[in-house]
Amino acid sequence: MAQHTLTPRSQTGLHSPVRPAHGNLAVVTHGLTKTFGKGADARTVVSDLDLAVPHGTVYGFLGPNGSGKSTTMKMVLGLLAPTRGDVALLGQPLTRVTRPALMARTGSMIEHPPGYGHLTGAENMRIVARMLSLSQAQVDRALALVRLSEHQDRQVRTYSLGMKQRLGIAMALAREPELLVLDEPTNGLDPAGIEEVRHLLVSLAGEGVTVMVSSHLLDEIDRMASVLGVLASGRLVFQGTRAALMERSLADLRVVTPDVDTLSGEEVGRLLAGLVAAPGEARRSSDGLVVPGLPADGAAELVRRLVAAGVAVHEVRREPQSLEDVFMSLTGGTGVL
Ligand SMILES: Nc1ncnc2c1ncn2[C@@H]1O[C@H](COP(=O)(O)OP(=O)(O)OP(=O)(O)O)[C@@H](O)[C@H]1O
Repeated sequence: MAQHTLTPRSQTGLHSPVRPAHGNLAVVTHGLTKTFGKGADARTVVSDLDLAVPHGTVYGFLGPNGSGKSTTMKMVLGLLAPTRGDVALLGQPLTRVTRPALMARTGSMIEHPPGYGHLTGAENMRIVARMLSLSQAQVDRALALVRLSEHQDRQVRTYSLGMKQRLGIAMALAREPELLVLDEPTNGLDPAGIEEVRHLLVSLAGEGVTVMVSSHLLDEIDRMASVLGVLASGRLVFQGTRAALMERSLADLRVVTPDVDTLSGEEVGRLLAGLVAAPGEARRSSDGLVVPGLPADGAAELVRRLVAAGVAVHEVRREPQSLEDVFMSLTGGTGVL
């Protein structure tokens, strides 16, 4: 993983030292597990997570609704005790003793945007500033970063959901954190709002802040995250770069043949027998057959069978595959996209 360095004059004005930790990892979990309830009612919603979030990156934590993202983030922040496993942040184990100092270096927004509706944005920020002993300059900078300066004297209950989300991000940012943990910060934002958050988080990562951000929408996170962790039913089904995720995918195989109309359903079934889990998923196109889930050796065998059956094979190629397709197959088709 590339070592990120801090640019002296940053775009956002935030400044945070990059400290080597766990081989350049800002968040590390081992076997992180959470079971709610006891006995017959026990339900494990997060199982054996080994997360590795590199310093200075935007780490996209993806998973369908209910897959355990919020539960995981709460454990990462020490808001919820794991049933099993451990967490290390910024190079130190997270314990009751280390937590206050680690949280002073960590900003977060979990589940709903915080803030009192009957107070103005500025008043809400003042509460945070008093709790964390922050300066007015830090508050002003955070509000400016999320473009709320000119709305700071309005009551928060008059804010749109997007503005409330941005105020929540400002609260998390005001302490100039080294680590930022944001649960679905783009929830409810319009495309322009999503673009703003994306730009902000990428800028922060560019100057060394580690950003762990969750979403159930691949689209929202794809263009900001350089590393992805994909959760499905409480299990980490993938962790790595976007490129590595694409490599994991098995793109559909397109067989171009003018003989497609002369092949009966039974013949297609025979050609694919034993090669794919469900031959019925192969479909006819105007120029041939499209076969999903066929690895390289299966593709070679299919070509042999086609030739042996006297089918004219004009071309065999892999279809382009979107990240959405990969995500859907990794999450068992339950991903919300
Ligand atoms: N305190 C709790 N007691 C019992 N079950 C819980 C508790 N908190 C969460 N759960 C369950 O754990 C599962 C995972 O929830 P979690 O909120 O972590 O998922 P998520 O991926 O963040 O989804 P969402 O985006 O919908 O919040 C859900 O089935 C939820 O109902």
